[in-house]
Amino acid sequence: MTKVKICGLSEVRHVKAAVEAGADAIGFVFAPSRRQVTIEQAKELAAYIPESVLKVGVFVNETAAEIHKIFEAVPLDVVQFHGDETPEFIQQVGLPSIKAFSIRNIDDVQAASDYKATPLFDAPGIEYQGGSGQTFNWNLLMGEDIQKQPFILAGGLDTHNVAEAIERVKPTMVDVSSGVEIEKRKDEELIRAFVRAVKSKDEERYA
Ligand SMILES: O=C(O)c1ccccc1NCC(=O)[C@H](O)[C@H](O)COP(=O)(O)O
Repeated sequence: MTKVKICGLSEVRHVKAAVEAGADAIGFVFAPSRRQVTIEQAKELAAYIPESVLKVGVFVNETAAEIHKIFEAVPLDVVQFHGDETPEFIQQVGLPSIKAFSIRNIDDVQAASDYKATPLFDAPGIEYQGGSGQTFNWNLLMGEDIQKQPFILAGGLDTHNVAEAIERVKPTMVDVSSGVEIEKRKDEELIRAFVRAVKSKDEERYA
């Protein structure tokens, strides 16, 4: 079954909506962004997330010391490295990891093979390193080497295109941020609709 990550949450009502809808992972952005949360906010939000749902901390070129400080303060499960972090740096941090790749061409996709972290393929950032709401050329992910490993598809997904994305790209997990926002704010009904769209696509695929 395709897992779902809802990213960039900063309000309790949106966390509750994601959990109740059946999201598998929730992302908190600690990097500079209009979606950035403080340690205190993340701690409060994490209290509404059951253990069965992964809590992911999103960082961009952050120091290992700061990441560890935040992991000690907030009960996070996974680090999402969304900058220019090297394989060596991620190994040095030593926490369960997702590594984001901005996809412009096949070389960007192949860069993932240098890393042990789960790859997240995203569109290049615009204002920030992620969360641009843009899609990229999904055909770049259809190679055999990518398809045989777990990977996350992000970038411009929404309730209208996620079924097609699952059908064509077959990711292990889909990740959404802008696609569940209205006027740059998360929307509970869009969060529910996105998770529903993923689940109904899976029901069709595995019927
Ligand atoms: O969401 C942000 O503001 C952000 C800022 C800096 C680094 C990463 C960021 N988001 C990471 C994500 O996991 C997003 O969900 C992913 O980039 C997809 O975003 P979208 O295209 O908006 O669905």
